[in-house]
Amino acid sequence: MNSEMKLRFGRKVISVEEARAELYAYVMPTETETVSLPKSFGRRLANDIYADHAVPHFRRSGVDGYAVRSEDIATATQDSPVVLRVIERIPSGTMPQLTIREGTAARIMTGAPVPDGADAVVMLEMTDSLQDASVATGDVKVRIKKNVQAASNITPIAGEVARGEFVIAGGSQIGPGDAAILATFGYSEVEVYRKPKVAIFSTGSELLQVEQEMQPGKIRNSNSYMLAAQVEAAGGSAWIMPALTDDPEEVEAALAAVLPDVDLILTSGGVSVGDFDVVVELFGRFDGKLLFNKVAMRPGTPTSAALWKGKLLIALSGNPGASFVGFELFAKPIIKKMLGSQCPEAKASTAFLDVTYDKPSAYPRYIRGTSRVESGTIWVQPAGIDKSSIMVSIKDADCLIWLPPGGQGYQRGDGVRIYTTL
Ligand SMILES: Nc1nc2c(c(=O)[nH]1)N[C@H]1C(S)=C(S)[C@@H](COP(=O)(O)OP(=O)(O)OC[C@H]3O[C@@H](n4cnc5c(N)ncnc54)[C@H](O)[C@@H]3O)O[C@H]1N2
Ligand code: MOO
Ligand SMILES: [Mg+2]
Repeated sequence: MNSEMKLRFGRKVISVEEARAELYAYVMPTETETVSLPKSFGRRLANDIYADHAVPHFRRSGVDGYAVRSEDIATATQDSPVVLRVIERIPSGTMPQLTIREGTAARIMTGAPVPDGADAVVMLEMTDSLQDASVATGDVKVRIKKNVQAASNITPIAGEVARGEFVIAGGSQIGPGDAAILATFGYSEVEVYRKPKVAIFSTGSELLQVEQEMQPGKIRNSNSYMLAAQVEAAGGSAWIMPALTDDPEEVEAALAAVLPDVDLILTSGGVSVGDFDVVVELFGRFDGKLLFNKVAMRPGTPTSAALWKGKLLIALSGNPGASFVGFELFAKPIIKKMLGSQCPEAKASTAFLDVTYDKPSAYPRYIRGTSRVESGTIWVQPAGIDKSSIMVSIKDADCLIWLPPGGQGYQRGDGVRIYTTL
């Protein structure tokens, strides 16, 4: 066997986990860049974020009402209210000027600082104003009709977060809650990881460009666009390259030319045992390091990967279903790791099979699945026909149904593991 035949037929199969570990060994986070806060949504934070002030940084009223000394109103009931003198009105955003002493209260708004001396706030609904309480001076009185415990309706200083506390981990994807925290601590600009640039090459002399007229025996290149959408969803920046014909020299030259400018190369097609499977030929002639060329999984068994001039190259099967699954299992976690993610792999949950699936497999299966939730339970079934050549049902997949190898197939109602792909 010459070296190319060895690659084509003499493949060593490794597990999905081993294949990922091979890839992870070469993943470096991208550099960071600074963007405005609104532009940071969905990006990944470059640094850990610590609170540079307490939240709240003043004793905060949780209601509109009256700041009081709880001991003054200990006996207050509907039938036997306690009357207090109102010495001040405290809108949110202003500091109280006076201290609450025995027999006095301050009218206070939600979110306003509680004045010194007060240890509780009584809701407005539990009071009656005896005069117009909008007059902050003079002999304004309030009738308190309910006693409240000390500390009621007051969030203490640092009740949410203490000064110096760790609040968001670097590598987190910036969601609505993170945006609120970043705004709270004054981050009008945010340091995030640069989006990894991912070049996408589809191979195959049968491929037409999207805008081309259909021709006998040809198909339009759909994988490049599917993969580009997956890259962008994972947080990367997709570079769709012109599709390559089954000419190994052309493929080698095109990939080598783009390598210096990208963080990752994805190819689709040409990894099986066919006469024109050019990516196999490339791996037989290039000066890079082949990491693996067969993975114990279906679909996508011939998925391969290499390290070439310091960059990772993931060669996905051309079958659309296998390309989609291979991306989710290998390329997506790599892109997320480049973005500093601490947990780059898809979230696993348990679901029940909605249909009988009686195709046992020598390798673990990752079936494109459609899930639904009924009374808090997740039910899954294959999205359309479960063949890796099927393209049209990928749009219905929101998870991968993992089925272990061997067995006699699976019955409706069997518990299975699923990995979320959305
Ligand atoms: N004798 C064997 N034949 C095959 C085997 C095998 O073990 N022995 N494995 C099968 C499996 S499994 C897969 S997966 C495919 C892998 O094929 P390749 O990665 O070499 O991909 P191609 O041959 O280039 O294409 C396969 C299929 O996908 C279509 N395709 C390719 N690129 C695109 C694209 N950009 N957009 C849309 N569709 C695309 C292509 O036209 C073919 O129909 O090999 C099996 N064969
Ligand atoms: O490895 Mo293939 O993707 O099963 O059809
Ligand atoms: Mg092929």
